[in-house]
Amino acid sequence: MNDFNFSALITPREKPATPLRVAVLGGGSFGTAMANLAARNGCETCMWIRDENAAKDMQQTKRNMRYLPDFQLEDSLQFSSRLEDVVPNRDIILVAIPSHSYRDVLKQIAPMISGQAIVSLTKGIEAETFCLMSDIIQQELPEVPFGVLSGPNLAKEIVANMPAGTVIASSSEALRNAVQTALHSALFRVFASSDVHGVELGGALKNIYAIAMGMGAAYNVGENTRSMLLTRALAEMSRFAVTLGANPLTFLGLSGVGDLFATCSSPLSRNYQIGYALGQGKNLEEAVAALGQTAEGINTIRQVSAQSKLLDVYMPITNALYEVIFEGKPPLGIALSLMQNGHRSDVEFVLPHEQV
Ligand SMILES: NC(=O)C1=CN([C@@H]2O[C@H](COP(=O)(O)OP(=O)(O)OC[C@H]3O[C@@H](n4cnc5c(N)ncnc54)[C@H](O)[C@@H]3O)[C@@H](O)[C@H]2O)C=CC1
Ligand SMILES: O=C(CO)COP(=O)(O)O
Repeated sequence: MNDFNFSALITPREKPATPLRVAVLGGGSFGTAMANLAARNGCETCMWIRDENAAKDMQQTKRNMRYLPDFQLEDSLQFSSRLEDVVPNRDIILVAIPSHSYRDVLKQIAPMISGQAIVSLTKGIEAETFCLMSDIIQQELPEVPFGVLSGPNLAKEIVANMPAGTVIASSSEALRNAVQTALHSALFRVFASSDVHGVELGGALKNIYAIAMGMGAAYNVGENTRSMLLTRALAEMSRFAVTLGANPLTFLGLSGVGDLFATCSSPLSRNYQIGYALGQGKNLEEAVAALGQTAEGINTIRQVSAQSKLLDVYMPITNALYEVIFEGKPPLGIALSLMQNGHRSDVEFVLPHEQV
């Protein structure tokens, strides 16, 4: 079978008369993928990479040798290790910093903010505070317009020009339009939403279930089992998000079922890879060390398991993973006890659990 060459669809765009000025903070795979799209769309785009040598090397070679070595990036894309060169005088700042360092980076840029909009690309939850990235933005940069971008967006597929879609969620229509102008193209469709927490929770929570699916793959489970796990994951994550005020219908969209499907099916997902390594008998430290990249799901399991108990939300899959990963319980015994749980409603927004 021939592969369809989607790269042939790319036609060079004329630089707009007043191009959007975009900053991308974080030099990992996803920040690079989005920066490359913005540069290709004619935006004046500069990435902040904290390591000076890496930034110099990327400026010279237009390649991200650590995270995406096989891909040549747009010639117009700029790189710097100095926040002062990257943040002031921008229209949009895309933040692709892992959740553990997100607040720290926002504190560093706070004195340089004067009218820029902030868009989070990060799919995680802050340890200890249980803040989502949009909460951190509001705490550290009050008054700044903000949004979150989330969807089935495996970075390597995007830089390989494979078509994809995503969601920009914000209460500001102007911000949503600006992000669509910066990133939307024939290869990357940017859909809009106003449910910021729903979109953000979809991206963060699915990492939990990607770990479960990776473990399932290591145990060679059947398609029926994968399907059940994926669908019950969707039930569990939407139940949790609705408790936090999200709209359950958001989970029918790209940032919900879309991202859940992509991440739970793809060995490109770092969370799936962690689950696979655990299923093969590696311990958590070995699995994380072998990955060498961000896998937000490990911290997310910890946070969501604790919150589900505090909020009294039924989260059997998350809590089962917590017991396996952090309490050393045997995976097969835990899987069996999940199967032995009592009768439940299929879709509890249709038939409430209490009526089963
Ligand atoms: N890679 C992917 O396919 C996607 C990733 N995401 C999300 O984007 C976020 C970032 O992920 P990736 O870029 O893939 O991670 P990555 O592991 O590829 O890179 C993380 C980057 O953040 C930098 N970094 C870490 N701590 C920092 C600090 N204190 N100050 C400055 N820079 C720091 C690292 O040096 C590295 O360049 C994560 O929350 C992830 O869930 C979202 C969609 C897709
Ligand atoms: O969020 C992602 C794809 O949408 C990437 O998932 P991983 O962080 O598991 O690689």
